[in-house]
Amino acid sequence: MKRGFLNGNKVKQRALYPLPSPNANSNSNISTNANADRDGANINSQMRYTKSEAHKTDHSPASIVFTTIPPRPDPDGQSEWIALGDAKKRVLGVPGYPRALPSMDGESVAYEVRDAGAHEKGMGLGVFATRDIDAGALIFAERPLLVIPVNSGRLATSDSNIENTLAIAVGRMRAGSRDAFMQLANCHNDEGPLLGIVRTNGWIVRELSDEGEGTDKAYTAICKIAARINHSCMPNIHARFDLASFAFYIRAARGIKAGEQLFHSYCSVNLPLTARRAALAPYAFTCACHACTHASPTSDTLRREFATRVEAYRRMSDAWVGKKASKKVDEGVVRELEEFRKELVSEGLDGTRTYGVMLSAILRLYMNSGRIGEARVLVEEMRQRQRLEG
Ligand SMILES: C[S@@+](CC[C@H](N)C(=O)[O-])C[C@H]1O[C@@H](n2cnc3c(N)ncnc32)[C@H](O)[C@@H]1O
Repeated sequence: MKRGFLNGNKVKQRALYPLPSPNANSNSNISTNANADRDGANINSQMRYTKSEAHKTDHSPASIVFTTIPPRPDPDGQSEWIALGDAKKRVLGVPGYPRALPSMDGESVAYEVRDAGAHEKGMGLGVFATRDIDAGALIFAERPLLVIPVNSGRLATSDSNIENTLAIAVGRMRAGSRDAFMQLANCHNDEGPLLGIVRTNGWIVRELSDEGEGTDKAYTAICKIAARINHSCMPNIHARFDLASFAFYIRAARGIKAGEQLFHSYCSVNLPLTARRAALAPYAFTCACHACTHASPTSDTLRREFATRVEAYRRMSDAWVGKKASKKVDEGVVRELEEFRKELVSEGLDGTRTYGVMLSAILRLYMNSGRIGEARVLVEEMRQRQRLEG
């Protein structure tokens, strides 16, 4: 899951939105009919706020809606959401909404948040496995504290700035959530205490936008626990947002040992070192993961090309099974794919979806060449990884 933050569309600090002071714990919607589908600078300054029933969903396409999901206090927590237009209607219409977060089936808690310590100097807090975790297993599920549009222009008007808009949403949080939010790391304090937290900790929620993350309708989410997960270019977790429970599901992308730190990648893993460094610059640290400290022209090429190469293997492997398999795969091809798999593992790319595709290509090859034992081992690995999609 790529991280995301507001495009710092700075607007001069001015008076707070002309709103009745936002109620903490309020479970109603506050919406404005501002001309908010325009660029921030052009938003009509005469914003009119209306308070409406928490279950109202027929907001006009131009509305900005401050809402709480789910609307009533919930053991799994509540998210404050600044939703655009009819986005809320879409979520409430998702089959199964509002789904409870999964219970961990009596399993002990698999993670802890603690100081990353001297070993991982300068990282601050991090999230660590407290027991061995199998690939694909759920580590935790979490409803975000706050979800807001990625495009900050949406949240600014000539009467108010982004910081003030965020203050409304944060002000609506329950005290415990608000405290947790305010304690999160902020490497952009110059941009404002709230916007800085958003920019440091936001995760793109692709699943919430029906138009993709590059559009105006994409959202970013700030979580209490997931926000403590540090970056590595060799990520070992996989995050997926489930609309019905309005929550992130964090799973092990490969087997994780007790005591290991959980990592996800704040930038695309397909990038060479210099591009990764550039993408990470806004987070104010230099990544010192194994892939960065051992980067070379070879590893840069691998990162740039592995997705294309795996796709080519996948297409090729189609001919290796079933009726299409007119002949046995050459031993050299078997070795080539096995070697490539090893390269992906040592570069730390075995936590990616693409690696799963690579496994299926190799499986086809094992089946073609009658390597039943090796095929069985691979099937088991793929079975575990399948949970990453669930
Ligand atoms: C989303 S926060 C992660 C949690 C944070 N460490 C904390 O204490 O809350 C992002 C910030 O953590 C730190 N960080 C994350 N990954 C890091 C890494 N690989 N090396 C050093 N610092 C890192 C940076 O300060 C970054 O701005």
